[in-house]
Amino acid sequence: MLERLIRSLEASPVMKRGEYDYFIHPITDGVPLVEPALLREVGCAMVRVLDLSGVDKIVVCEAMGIHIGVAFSMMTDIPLVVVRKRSYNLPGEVAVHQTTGYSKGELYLNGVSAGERVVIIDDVCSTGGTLRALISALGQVGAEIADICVVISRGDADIGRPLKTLVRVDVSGGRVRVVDTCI
Ligand SMILES: O=P(O)(O)OC[C@H]1O[C@H](OP(=O)(O)OP(=O)(O)O)[C@H](O)[C@@H]1O
Ligand code: HPA
Repeated sequence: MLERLIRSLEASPVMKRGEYDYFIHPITDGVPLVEPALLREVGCAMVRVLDLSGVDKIVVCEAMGIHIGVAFSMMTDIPLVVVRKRSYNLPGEVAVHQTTGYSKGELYLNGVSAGERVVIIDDVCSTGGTLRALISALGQVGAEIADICVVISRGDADIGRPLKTLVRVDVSGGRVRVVDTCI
């Protein structure tokens, strides 16, 4: 059922960000454009894969978790929390450090309370730095993480918890190859 995702990933251009081989794809970058059918394919696959029992909130990270999170929230009717890269200084806001393969920054979590059950979804897991930061922030507020799913994994990052992935890719020689799919 992931034909559009697989086909489009294997056609992705790869560019250098420093030493990092960065693939460019509609789901991970929003460019050149996001086809509704691709977004639906990804959303439907996530609905099939994720454990949503008793889940209060969906947690995504700015920026490239947002379009996936919106699609998923509209399909499941579960509210969406966007972890931002700037502070709002609201009471209870939690700040954590994020490191990726090509960037460093701060993430700010608002809108999740102790005891709430959440799922985390994101576009990519590469070094795992972003997911580890989100897990840490949710731990600090006392939320329960029911499940975690990314659209694409590259590499074998350890995030300290089980991670569900729609497609696993290898990025080498200037190309993206899909090596595994979950459904
Ligand atoms: O596993 P990692 O090494 O952490 O990489 C994955 C993260 O990298 C990208 O986010 P980025 O912070 O580049 O921002 P963007 O979503 O605004 O593109 C992507 O959206 C993931 O959240
Ligand atoms: O190679 C990538 N492409 C798009 N987004 C990403 N986030 C981490 N790595 C990548």
